[in-house]
Amino acid sequence: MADIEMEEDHPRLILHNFLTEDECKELEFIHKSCSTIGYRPNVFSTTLSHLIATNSAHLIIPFLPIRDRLKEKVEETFGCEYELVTEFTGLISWSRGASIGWHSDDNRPYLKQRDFTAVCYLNSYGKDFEGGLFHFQDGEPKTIAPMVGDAVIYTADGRNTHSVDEVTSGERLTLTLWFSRDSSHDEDAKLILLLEENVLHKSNNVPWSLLPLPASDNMYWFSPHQASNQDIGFDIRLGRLHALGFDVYYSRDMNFGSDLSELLMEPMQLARRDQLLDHKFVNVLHSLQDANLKLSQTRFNPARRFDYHDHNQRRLLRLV
Ligand SMILES: O=C(O)CCC(=O)C(=O)O
Ligand SMILES: [Fe+2]
Repeated sequence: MADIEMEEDHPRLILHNFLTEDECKELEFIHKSCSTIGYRPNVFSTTLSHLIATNSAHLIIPFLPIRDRLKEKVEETFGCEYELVTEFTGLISWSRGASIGWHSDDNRPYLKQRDFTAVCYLNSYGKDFEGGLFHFQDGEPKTIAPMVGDAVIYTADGRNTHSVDEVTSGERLTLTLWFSRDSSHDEDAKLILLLEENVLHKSNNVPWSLLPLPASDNMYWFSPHQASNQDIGFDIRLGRLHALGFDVYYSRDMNFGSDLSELLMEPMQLARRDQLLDHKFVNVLHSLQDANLKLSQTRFNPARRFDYHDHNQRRLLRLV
């Protein structure tokens, strides 16, 4: 998998095809559904704590095997088996105008616990975005063109000073992790505390206490070239439900001509192979949360176009 010998002065390694395209798509879906304003201009992020805080803790599940595989690889590569904890896991997207100058990842007093970095590329330079090349200041390799599934791992100290060129078009998406030898910086401890506060201690009497909060509407839309050529466009929440085998059903006539984002926040039910399922959901995100939980093993297929079917009393929203 590795294509270079590691230089002692600049301990780093590139791992080609570390993630499958399906894993990358699954993480991209989570990011499109859940991300929030990130740590730099034109950057959006989805951290595991953000997923818990927005009642989407179940979406942490796909991260876990990837995180463990990466930690093992970093430990094996840098000879520190069983010594590391994961300090941070997050999806980060860089849109046009985003960049970062020369830096090392432990370059602030409050970042000194970071020992190793892993960046996995979830989409590709030249296909999904332009610009956004990664450079190491010294040593080899010097420049990395992000390619879907590839990962780069390196020490977080001054031996691996690096930068990212400005993204000039499209969106560059990464899964970024930092690992620490200091077990007091284990992100799991913080996540479990958050889970306790946000999920386990919520009263069962409070209806919809686990309702996911919608992000801004444009987070759910595919860009025009990925969307259908139908007027109505393409919404990733519906795409996801469809990939899991569901259609969306409304118990009263809906005006499908109105704003789709508003429609998707209306109470609804799921239909499967023309069978209406009993459970009533508060909105489409709520149904998605449930469908994801039940079917978290189901593979994600890039979703197809959807269409309104008004033959069924204008109540069924179905993908075609
Ligand atoms: O996304 C990358 O390739 C690296 C990002 C980076 O340097 C950072 O987040 O510190
Ligand atoms: Fe960095």
